[in-house]
Amino acid sequence: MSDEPMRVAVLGGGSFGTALASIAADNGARVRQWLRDPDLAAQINREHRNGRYLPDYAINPAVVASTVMAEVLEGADLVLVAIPSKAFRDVVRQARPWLHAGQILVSTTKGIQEEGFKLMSRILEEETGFPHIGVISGPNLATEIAQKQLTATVIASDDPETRTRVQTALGCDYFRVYASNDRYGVELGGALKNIYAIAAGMAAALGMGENTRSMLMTRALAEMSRFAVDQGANPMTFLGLAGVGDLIVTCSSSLSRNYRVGQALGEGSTLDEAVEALGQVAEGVNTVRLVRDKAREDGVYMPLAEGLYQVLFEGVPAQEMARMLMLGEQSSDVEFILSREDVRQAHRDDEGPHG
Ligand SMILES: NC(=O)C1=CN([C@@H]2O[C@H](COP(=O)(O)OP(=O)(O)OC[C@H]3O[C@@H](n4cnc5c(N)ncnc54)[C@H](OP(=O)(O)O)[C@@H]3O)[C@@H](O)[C@H]2O)C=CC1
Ligand SMILES: O=C(CO)COP(=O)(O)O
Repeated sequence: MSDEPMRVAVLGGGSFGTALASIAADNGARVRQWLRDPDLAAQINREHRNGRYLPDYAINPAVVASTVMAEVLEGADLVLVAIPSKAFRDVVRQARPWLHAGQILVSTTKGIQEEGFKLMSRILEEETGFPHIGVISGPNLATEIAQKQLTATVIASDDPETRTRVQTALGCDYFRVYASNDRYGVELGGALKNIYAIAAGMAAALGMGENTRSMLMTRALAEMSRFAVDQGANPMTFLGLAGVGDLIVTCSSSLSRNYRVGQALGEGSTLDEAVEALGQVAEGVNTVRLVRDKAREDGVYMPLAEGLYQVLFEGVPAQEMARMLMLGEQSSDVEFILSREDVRQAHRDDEGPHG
């Protein structure tokens, strides 16, 4: 490998994009960051601060921000795309003229495109047709990364070069990068957990306790894994950082935007008010709708996603939904050991001809 510093481009000026840009610069890379807001770009270059998304964070001064795609992507070896799912494809299209097959292209975005139920790395693939594609996902609250709290993430790609280059670019003494070759599972985990983070924030605001949070998280994991199996992902991935790891952090912390939306709903805000007050994207609001529809279409049992959908979009009170879920059909704890159908059959047998 050459002694030249790696050249990293980050597309997006949000909190995670900014934290990753700064880590790469700390590791000696030449880093350029693209954002559409010229005032914010000027502030990053002048004050080495992102006043809108991470005001207290001292960005490595070597990070150069720009609103000009060509300047940011020129010569880049690694491109990290940190843009909300709704705008992801559009931004990749803007970047496309300066992308080439030798580059490593990585999504950091935990969301789903409505048309075709596509994850972001699929969009990278569709828009470029290039071979080095990956995703970063894991328990990664950007605010904590900015405080240099010890953190781990996952780079997932079936391309070993992508995994290795990202581990080199971003791994440091407070940010540890684990590798996976289950890109789809890792990416799906990051998107799905946002649903349950909203539910957990809501439960906390309604005064529900730690038993409840634990039940919610564990049943969420069962539901996520069930969906993953149906979609062809490896359910074992959900035992890792991008599954249970990310579920724990986002269901436990008001630093998560999805959790905060849930909290606001639990405190009595409408969905519109909660989203407006957040002022940033909480991907879970859209994801719950898409996953609920997909689960119905494919016949996957997802009572929590269905319940949250009804609370968010059909006006069912959260307490009433919680009661209905508690009184639902008794089921199996770990379905990979005892199937739901076996439990159901045992109940039918018990009711028997006399039942
Ligand atoms: N924040 C976090 O803690 C974590 C986030 N992630 C994931 O990483 C992704 C990036 O997160 P994060 O860095 O927080 O950023 P955000 O998701 O908050 O996105 C903000 C950035 O995207 C830009 N943007 C939004 N819409 C458009 C558009 N139509 N065209 C161009 N730019 C646009 C914003 O520009 P503007 O300011 O001008 O609107 C801003 O630069 C998210 O999707 C999230 O799922 C993953 C782990 C942690
Ligand atoms: O994904 C995250 C932490 O891993 C961030 O979650 P939010 O998008 O809810 O802030």
